[in-house]
Parts: sequence; structure tokens; C-alpha cells
Amino acid sequence: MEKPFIFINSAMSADGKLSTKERKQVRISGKLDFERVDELRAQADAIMVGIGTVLSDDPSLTVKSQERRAARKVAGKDENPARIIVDSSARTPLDADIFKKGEGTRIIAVSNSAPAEKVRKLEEKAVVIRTGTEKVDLEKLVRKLKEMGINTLMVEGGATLNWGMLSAGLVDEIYTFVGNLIIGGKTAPTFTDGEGFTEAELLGLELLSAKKIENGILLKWKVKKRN
Ligand SMILES: NC(=O)c1ccc[n+]([C@@H]2O[C@H](COP(=O)([O-])OP(=O)(O)OC[C@H]3O[C@@H](n4cnc5c(N)ncnc54)[C@H](O)[C@@H]3O)[C@@H](O)[C@H]2O)c1
Ligand SMILES: Nc1nc(=O)c(N)c(NC[C@H](O)[C@H](O)[C@H](O)COP(=O)(O)O)[nH]1
Repeated sequence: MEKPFIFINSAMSADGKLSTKERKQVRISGKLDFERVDELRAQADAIMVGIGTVLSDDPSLTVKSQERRAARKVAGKDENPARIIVDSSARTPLDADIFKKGEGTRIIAVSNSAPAEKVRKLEEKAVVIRTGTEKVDLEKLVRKLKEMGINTLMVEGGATLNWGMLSAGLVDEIYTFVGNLIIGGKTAPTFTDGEGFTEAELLGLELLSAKKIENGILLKWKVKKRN
């Protein structure tokens, strides 16, 4: 299948959580790790998050460094990569930060069951892509993104979207930054939620590198292809 190169970047606690049981964002990364994330954003053609992340964190998903934005301009690109929200029911608030901050394309991926009136309003602010009946069809979505010229796609969570992309076999590499804290709570989002694999379905990884950054560790993984 023709698809972009797809990698996930997430920061998790030492016990594998992405945020608290109230789905409140916590600072897991230190300054250097946020710099690394900014560099990854600047190199990507698009950044994708799930609607759960938009509703809980309201991220802007912009490139933070002025130098990196300027370098993108010199290379003939928009200051920010395309920002994509996977949002089956078109719940993205019309005043979400991704619409307010920075230049660049916004893409909202909805399913065919998303309410028409809300989709029309989103179309005034973003490119809307419809796939799937009840839930966005991630495979069709990434194929469409490739056709639109997106060759490198950075997925920044959250837990449910990570599962959707991994279980569909769409992810090439993963960066997990493991920070020096414990969050706990069986309902707190983990790196991968969703329904989970059976023993026969487990996804294998190859460790590409491990590096200490401040008080945490950055792991880079390659996802093994299933036969
Ligand atoms: N630490 C980090 O690096 C990091 C990064 C991002 C988010 N987070 C945290 O993760 C939490 C949000 O995660 P979440 O799991 O609630 O939401 P999410 O961001 O993973 O979004 C999930 C939504 O994506 C949509 N979706 C549509 N089609 C899908 C498909 N085919 N497969 C999967 N999802 C599909 C669904 O509407 C689903 O509700 C927040 O608490 C946020 O703070 C942490
Ligand atoms: N890399 C990273 N380290 C963390 O410690 C942490 N809490 C997140 N969390 C991801 C977060 O949920 C947001 O989605 C975006 O990182 C916000 O992006 P903006 O700054 O608004 O562009 N990500």
C-alpha cells in the first residue's frame, strides 16, 4: 500500500501512562525533550492527533522555534506542518487552538456518520476528509494523505489513536520518552489503549536506540512487519 512514512511520538511516565486518570496533561518531558519533539515536528509533513487529545489538551501543534519555522519557509513549505485531527463524529470545537495559531493546512478526518451541519462549519476552517461508516478508516485516510503529498506523518497520540494506527499495521517507527514519574490509575491513558492484542497478535519491535535525556530515557523502536 502507498502510504506516508508514519511514526508515533509519545511521552509516558515510568509506569507507561500518557496522562492522569482525569485525562489531565502532565509535564513528562523536560526542556530538551520538548526541543527534540519540536525538531521532529519541523521535519514532518503533517502532525496527527485524536479528538480525545484535542478535547483534553487543546494543543496548537505548531512548530515552536522561530528558526525552525524560518527554515521551513526557506525550503518552500508552510511554517507549520499540516495539522490533522482524527475525529469520527466531527466534535472538534470551532475555536480549537489549531485553528487560532500559526499558518498551515488543517485537516479534519471524519466518518460518514458525522453530523452534516457541523462538518459544513469545519469545512470553512479546514480540509475535511470523509472515510469509514461510524469510525474513520485509518488505512484509507493515510492513503489519501499520501496522495495529497504527505510523505512523513508524525502521530502525537493519544492512547486510542496510537492503538488504531498500530493495530492497523500503519506505523513504521515509535519514539517513547519515558519520564521520571509514576502516574498510576487503571483508567489513566497508557501509550496504547484500545481493545489490545491477543497473544497470537502481539506486535514485535526492534530497538533502534536508547538515550538518556535529562532525567528520562528516549527509546526509538522500529515496528516489525507482520507476515
Ligand atoms: N504524553 C503524551 O505524549 C500524550 C500525547 C497525546 C495525548 N496524550 C493524552 O492522551 C489522552 C487522550 O487520549 P485518548 O485515548 O482519550 O484520545 P485520542 O487522542 O487517542 O483520540 C481518540 C479518538 O480518535 C478517534 N478515532 C477515530 N477513528 C479512529 C480509529 N480508527 N482508531 C482510533 N481512534 C479513532 C475517536 O473519535 C477516538 O475517540 C489525553 O489525556 C492526553 O493528555 C498524551
Ligand atoms: N512530548 C510530550 N511530552 C510531555 O510531557 C507531554 N505531556 C506531551 N503531551 C502531548 C500533549 O498532549 C499535546 O498534545 C501537545 O504536546 C501539545 O502541543 P502544543 O504545545 O499545544 O503545540 N508530549
